[in-house]
Amino acid sequence: DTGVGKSSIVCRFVQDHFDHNISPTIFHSLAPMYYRGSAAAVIVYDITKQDSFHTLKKWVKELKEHGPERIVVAIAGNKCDLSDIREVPLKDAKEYAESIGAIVVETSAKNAINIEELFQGI
Ligand SMILES: Nc1nc2c(ncn2[C@@H]2O[C@H](COP(=O)(O)OP(=O)(O)OP(=O)(O)O)[C@@H](O)[C@H]2O)c(=O)[nH]1
Repeated sequence: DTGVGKSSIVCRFVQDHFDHNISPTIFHSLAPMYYRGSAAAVIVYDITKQDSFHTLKKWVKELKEHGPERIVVAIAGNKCDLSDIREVPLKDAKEYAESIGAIVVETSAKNAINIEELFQGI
């Protein structure tokens, strides 16, 4: 979903840096260009937004239908530094991930939590 922290996770992983005012990326229509031929996909939701977890499930469906066969899927529940305003229980994410054979981890691009583990997991 928009604003869940995709760019921030990449920025944290590649540059070990966090930007509070990062600009939005226009993305959905270009997604097939990125996942075609990919060995792995990281799908990100925001643990403080139930809607973003719902959107994540749509992305998984799209990947299963149109993505490469046997693509490795990793689910990142980002913004875990905001767990006091959490809307998505980790248990829900774990159950869903298990049902689709995906890796799941809660991350914080802001506080550099589990970013390394996310990519190592893949
Ligand atoms: N508290 C907190 N804020 C975060 C975290 N990651 C990203 N943000 C903030 O969330 C907002 C959106 O981050 P982006 O990295 O642009 O999210 P995106 O998913 O790439 O967004 P789009 O490009 O719009 O799809 C920014 O204000 C970030 O600073 C995090 O781990 N914790």
